[in-house]
Amino acid sequence: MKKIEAIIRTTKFEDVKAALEGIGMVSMTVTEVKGRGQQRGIKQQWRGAEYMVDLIPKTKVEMVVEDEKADAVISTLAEAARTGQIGDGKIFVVPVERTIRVRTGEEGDTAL
Ligand SMILES: Nc1ncnc2c1ncn2[C@@H]1O[C@H](COP(=O)(O)OP(=O)(O)OP(=O)(O)O)[C@@H](O)[C@H]1O
Repeated sequence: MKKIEAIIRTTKFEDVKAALEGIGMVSMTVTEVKGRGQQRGIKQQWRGAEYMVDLIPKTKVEMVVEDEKADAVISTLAEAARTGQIGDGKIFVVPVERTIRVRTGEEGDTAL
């Protein structure tokens, strides 16, 4: 099992959710976050003065999926989140040791 953690543009979230639903992936945790990448934020102008916005609001989508579904989720997510501009985001893939469904105590893929 893999946890796919994607930090994407907030404006792309609805597209990403619809694309994932399109391949049957509906379970997710979504968090509004702030972050920065290699660009270290963005320059903005206000009343003629330039200033740096260091931490930019983003949306984090976390999904735990069966190993064999991970590649499809990653490519669907990346395609839907992409604008081609700096700041499109990152996807991290992490191995998951255990998954337990609280209601039944089931473990493993059937607990997803
Ligand atoms: N190495 C990292 N570790 C943790 N979070 C990261 C890392 N890199 C990026 N992020 C998160 O991903 C968000 C999006 O990153 P972003 O797309 O701005 O990366 P970039 O490298 O600056 O830009 P780009 O890849 O488009 O040139 C960041 O705001 C931050 O929340």
